[in-house]
Amino acid sequence: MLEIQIDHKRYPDRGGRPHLALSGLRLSVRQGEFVCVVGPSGCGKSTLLNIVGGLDRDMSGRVDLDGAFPEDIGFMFQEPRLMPWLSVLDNVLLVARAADPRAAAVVRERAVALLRAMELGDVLDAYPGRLSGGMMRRVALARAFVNEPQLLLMDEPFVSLDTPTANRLREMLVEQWQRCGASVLFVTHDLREALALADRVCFLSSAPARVVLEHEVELPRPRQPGCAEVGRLQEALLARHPDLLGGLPLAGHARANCEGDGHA
Ligand SMILES: Nc1ncnc2c1ncn2[C@@H]1O[C@H](COP(=O)(O)OP(=O)(O)OP(=O)(O)O)[C@@H](O)[C@H]1O
Repeated sequence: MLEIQIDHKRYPDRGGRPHLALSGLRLSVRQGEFVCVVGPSGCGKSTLLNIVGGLDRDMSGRVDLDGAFPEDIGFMFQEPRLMPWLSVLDNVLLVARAADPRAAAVVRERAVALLRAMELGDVLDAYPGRLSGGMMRRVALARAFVNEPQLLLMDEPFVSLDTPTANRLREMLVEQWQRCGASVLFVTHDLREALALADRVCFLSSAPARVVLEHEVELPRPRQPGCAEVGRLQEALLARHPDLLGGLPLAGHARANCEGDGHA
C-alpha cells in the first residue's frame, strides 16, 4: 500500500511570491491498483508526482510504500525524454537495474520483449530521430516497465497524440500493468481518459490542492475514452458534482473529444 500524506508543499518563489501548492493532501493506492489523478490546470498534479517519485523532497508530510519511501519506481512523463545518441534498446536499458551480468542479461531480454510487445521489434537499433511521436512514447512506456517496478508514476504521458495512437498506447499500458501488477498513479487533464484507465479516480481541488472526491470505476475492461459507457459515466459525474467538476477545463475538452470518437 502506498500512503501519501502531504501536509504542506510550498514553493518559496513563484514569480516573486511564495505559493502553497499542496495542503492536507491524503491519498492511498493499493497494491496493483490503477489510480488516476485529475484536477484543474496548475493545481499541483506534477508537484504531487515529483514528491511521490522522490524528485522533490522539500515538503512537510510523508510518502510511505510498505514502510519505506518508495524506490522501486517507473516514470513516464509528458515528453518521452529519450537520449538522441542512444538506440531504442539502449534508451530502455539506460534505466535498467541489474546487480550482476546474469541479471543484466535477464533485464536485456525483458527490454527486448517489452519493445516487441510495443510493436518496436524492427527498430531496436534505430535512433530516436527516426521515430514518430507515438513510437517515442512506446519506447518511453517500455522503459517505464523494464525494471518491473512496484510503482509506476505517469504524468500525462499520452497528451497531444492523435486519438488512435493514444488509444493504442493506453491498451499497451493496461496490458503491461495487468501483466506486472504494479500500482499506478496516473495524472491527466482528461476525465474520460481517467475513467477509461482507472480503478479509481481522485479529483484534486485548485491550489492548494487536496483530494476532494474519489470515484471507483466499476466498468469492465477493455475501455477507451471514446466508448459510450465512459461517456455516460462522465456525464453522470458531471451532473452529480457540477460544483467540483463543472469548472474543470477537462470537462469541456472531453465532451468535444467524444463527438468524433464515439466508439471503443
Ligand atoms: N519550481 C517551481 N517554483 C515555483 N513555482 C512552481 C514550481 N513548480 C511548479 N510551480 C507552481 O506550482 C503550481 C503547481 O504546478 P504543477 O506543475 O504541479 O501543476 P499541474 O497541476 O501539474 O499543472 P498542469 O495542469 O498545467 O500540468 C503552479 O502554479 C506552478 O506555477
